[in-house]
Amino acid sequence: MSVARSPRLLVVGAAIVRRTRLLAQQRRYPAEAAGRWELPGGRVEAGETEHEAVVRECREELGITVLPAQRVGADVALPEGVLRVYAAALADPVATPRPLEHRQVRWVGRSELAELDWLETDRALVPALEALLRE
Ligand SMILES: Nc1nc2c([nH]c(=O)n2[C@H]2C[C@H](O)[C@@H](COP(=O)(O)OP(=O)(O)OP(=O)(O)O)O2)c(=O)[nH]1
Repeated sequence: MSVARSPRLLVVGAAIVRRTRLLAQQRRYPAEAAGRWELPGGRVEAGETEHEAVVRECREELGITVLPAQRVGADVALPEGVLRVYAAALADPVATPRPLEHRQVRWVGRSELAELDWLETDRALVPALEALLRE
């Protein structure tokens, strides 16, 4: 019998939307993920809330401040935990996100979302991300 328990690893992702586009970033490591696209984010650290982790990761990875909001889609299973995505807006709407840890960042329109070479995990989120851009 399986027993529900809290995931060992909680990774938060940010679905940052500006007007009609979503920010995606391209990984440069590890080798098997290099060149593939993901959402900004990372592990929630001890003592911080999920929203705080979203804000911290976006500062570290993109040099921007975001305002996290509602959940997007369902949790997606990772090998050792889950990926949980929150919608987010730029605190400064004219700020320019910079790829401080990634190969590049890109603002993606709704019709381009499905074509992007997402990490396997993130592909499951594409319908929810499309819906977010429709709102
Ligand atoms: N940030 C992020 N991680 C994702 C996504 N999809 C996905 O499978 N992951 C996985 C990759 C990693 O196994 C894990 C967290 O990756 P990470 O590299 O961003 O986390 P981190 O900053 O806390 O860790 P690290 O780079 O210091 O190793 O979640 C996504 O959209 N965004």
